[in-house]
Amino acid sequence: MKLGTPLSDTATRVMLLGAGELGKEVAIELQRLGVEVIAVDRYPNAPAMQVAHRSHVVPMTDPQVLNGVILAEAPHIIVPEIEAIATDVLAQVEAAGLARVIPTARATQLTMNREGIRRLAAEELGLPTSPYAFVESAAELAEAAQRIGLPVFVKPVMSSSGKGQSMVETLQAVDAAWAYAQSGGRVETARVIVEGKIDFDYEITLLTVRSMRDGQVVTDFCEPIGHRQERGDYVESWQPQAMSPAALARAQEIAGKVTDALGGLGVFGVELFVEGDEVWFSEVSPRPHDTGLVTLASQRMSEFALHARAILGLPVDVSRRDVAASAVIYGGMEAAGIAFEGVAEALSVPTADLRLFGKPESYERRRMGVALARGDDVDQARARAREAAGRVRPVAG
Ligand SMILES: Nc1ncnc2c1ncn2[C@@H]1O[C@H](COP(=O)(O)OP(=O)(O)OP(=O)(O)O)[C@@H](O)[C@H]1O
Ligand SMILES: NCC(=O)N[C@@H]1O[C@H](COP(=O)([O-])[O-])[C@@H](O)[C@H]1O
Ligand SMILES: [Mg+2]
Repeated sequence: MKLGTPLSDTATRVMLLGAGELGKEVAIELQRLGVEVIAVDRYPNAPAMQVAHRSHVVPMTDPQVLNGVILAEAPHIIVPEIEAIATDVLAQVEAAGLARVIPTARATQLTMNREGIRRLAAEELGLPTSPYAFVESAAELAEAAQRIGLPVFVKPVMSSSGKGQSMVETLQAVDAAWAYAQSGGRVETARVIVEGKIDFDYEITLLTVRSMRDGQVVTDFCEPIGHRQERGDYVESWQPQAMSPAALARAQEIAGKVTDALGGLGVFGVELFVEGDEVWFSEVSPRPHDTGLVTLASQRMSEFALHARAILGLPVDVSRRDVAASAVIYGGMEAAGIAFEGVAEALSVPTADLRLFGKPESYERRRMGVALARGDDVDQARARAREAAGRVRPVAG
């Protein structure tokens, strides 16, 4: 693939649909290759907008508005960065040959809704998953929870980062879980997935990259990333996660099947639960994954560099260089234009590095930054990343 000069007739234009912290790093990697970057999101001054050539603030779930922005900018490549997009528009754009959609329009349609990807994985591909049901009322939820067996996880079919998600341990908690799911989705829909709880030893993200090598699409697996979640949102991650050879082989087999079925080029974050040598598929992001922020410190090419290269048809190297960890920095308050104290102290932790995303508004549980650190082993890297994150103190501006 030929790369042009940004802001000229030869420009290679990439449009990011979603301009959060993950898109910001992808935008930086694209900028380094001289790609013209257009960032789109629902609010102004989103992280990736701050490093893009241009940006647009639009409701990306509105098909007409989204179509209008795409036609006006005529990007060569469209890179969905969040789930909440009018994906039918992407399918039309792809079918008309107007732009390439990453990884494919169908993949974004299947993964924007938990029902699409779950039915593909469990029913078409026959992969092991938690037992599940889709329900549309509190009464149906109670019935499904009893049938599957408590505890169950309840999630809006369209949501991410744990929004609207809760674990139901008693039937008394069903109504609250239903109400919470209704409030937390990224898109208006009453549909909810109910999942039986998998008692895993640990969970991983297996970053899986589909890229071009010698004219062929090849699949590479990054080393497994371990992570810890609270309330459905990741709080720390590390690479590598130690796994038995059998579990790793199974994880790669499952990730290979899912990503082959989704197709296209780019990074996928395949989320898996592991108990002993047994592996369950949970879900997949057809894009870089939040837990993969650790690769900014651990790999020769971060997941963002890998995504940028892969989508441009360029070769990738998924090798790990260091043992590293990431720890999330939350806003801890509702305020606009917050400030961060303790940055020097945080960066005094050996090997520590920071990403402060520059989100214009903070909420209590909004991810505003991340601390990264390396170590001789995972325990040391985790301790350092946690220490560095803890030293950063968000304060009202
Ligand atoms: N069926 C389950 N059994 C056990 N744990 C689960 C189950 N479903 C979810 N969890 C826990 O909750 C976490 C978040 O779930 P999930 O990945 O489905 O939510 P999400 O909103 O898509 O989050 P993200 O967008 O950050 O990936 C999982 O990583 C896991 O720790
Ligand atoms: N698990 C998916 C994920 O982490 N997505 C990342 O969070 C942003 C939204 O953050 P916000 O809710 O703070 O606007 C998204 O734009 C993406 O970068
Ligand atoms: Mg997840």
